[in-house]
Amino acid sequence: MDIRIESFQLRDFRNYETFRLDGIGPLTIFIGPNGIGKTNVLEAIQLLTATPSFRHAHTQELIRWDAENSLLKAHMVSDVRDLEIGLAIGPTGKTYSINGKKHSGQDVQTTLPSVVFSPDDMLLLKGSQSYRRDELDAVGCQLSKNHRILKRDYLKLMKHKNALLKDGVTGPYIESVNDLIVPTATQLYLYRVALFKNIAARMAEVYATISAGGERLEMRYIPSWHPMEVSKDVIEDVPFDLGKQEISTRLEEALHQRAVEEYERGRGLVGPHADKIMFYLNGRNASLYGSQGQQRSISLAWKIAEVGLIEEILGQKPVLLLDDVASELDAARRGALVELLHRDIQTFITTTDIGTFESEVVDEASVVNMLELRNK
Ligand SMILES: Nc1ncnc2c1ncn2[C@@H]1O[C@H](COP(=O)(O)OP(=O)(O)OP(=O)(O)O)[C@@H](O)[C@H]1O
Repeated sequence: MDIRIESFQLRDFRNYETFRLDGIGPLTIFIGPNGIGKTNVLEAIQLLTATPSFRHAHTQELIRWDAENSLLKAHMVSDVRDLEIGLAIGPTGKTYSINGKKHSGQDVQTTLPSVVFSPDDMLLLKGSQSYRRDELDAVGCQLSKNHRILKRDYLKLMKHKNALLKDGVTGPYIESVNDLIVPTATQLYLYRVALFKNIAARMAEVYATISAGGERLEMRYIPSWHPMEVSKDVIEDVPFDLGKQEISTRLEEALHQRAVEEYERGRGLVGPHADKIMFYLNGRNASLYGSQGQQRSISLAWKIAEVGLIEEILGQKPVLLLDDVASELDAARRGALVELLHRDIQTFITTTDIGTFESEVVDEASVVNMLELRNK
């Protein structure tokens, strides 16, 4: 029943005047030297699933230099559906279509979700807390319209509050904005925590497989209203299973307690935009103490968990896009990836070196040599 990409074509996208791939199977490996355009193809596929570019690119950057607009098309099929997804990219933005009729990106997003794993995913461990929150929200937004709406509404309210604080507004006016913020912040927290619990449990399992049970991965979601200073080094317990009423009371209290600090600093300090996500290996902060390989395994576990979560909640396997990651993984972690591929997830991989893949993977794949294609 799962929908999958049967073919796609690009016109004036990134470095491609035209690019076309037909008869796409479960596993495609794009091989070629640096800079040939492998990642550009993955980016195009991701855009056709209507998730924002993992490179966070502006519209203009997507259009081939010297061209005025780009056109992307994918033919997606399942046992019961046959869809042509179109994406026109112009100077003013993106327009999606399904079978020739204009549709919102959200309509397209629910057709075929996607999960990308790229070298940038190391930022999950090494990057800022806002990167982690955004990653969690990105999963939530793919899975639930409510999550999308809550996030959008919360950001709008915080923008308003921060503008007022910046202008030196204090007292009852800020309190009345807080009254508007608390219900949305509480809901967003609840959505995030439910998602977080699910993803953390899956990640712990995946990580145990990757590290052959040698290390224990645990995670914590620490709300900004948590009253105690949380250690940066070792794991601590943070209240998790609080009811809606209790959460909004704690938020209100924290907003009240830190009001003067917010006035002085000219920005909101309490709310989901300031919550933290922490990763621990055997009880120690993995961002501070984890090795490169351990950190990479955690980010890989996140992606594998995300695939399972999407499959469970949406009842549709996502398409998996792996950008140049095989070379950065050791044999055990590559093994975990192969395990994932065997679960019949349509997968696209880029690599500069086909030798990084075991022959059993290459034998099953359709290998696209980008250099040969360019020189044709
Ligand atoms: N809007 C654009 N118009 C034309 N060319 C572009 C545009 N954006 C990027 N490029 C070109 O695309 C190429 C990079 O493509 P891409 O990132 O897909 O390479 P890659 O094969 O993944 O390389 P690597 O192995 O180094 O990651 C560069 O040569 C760049 O100049």
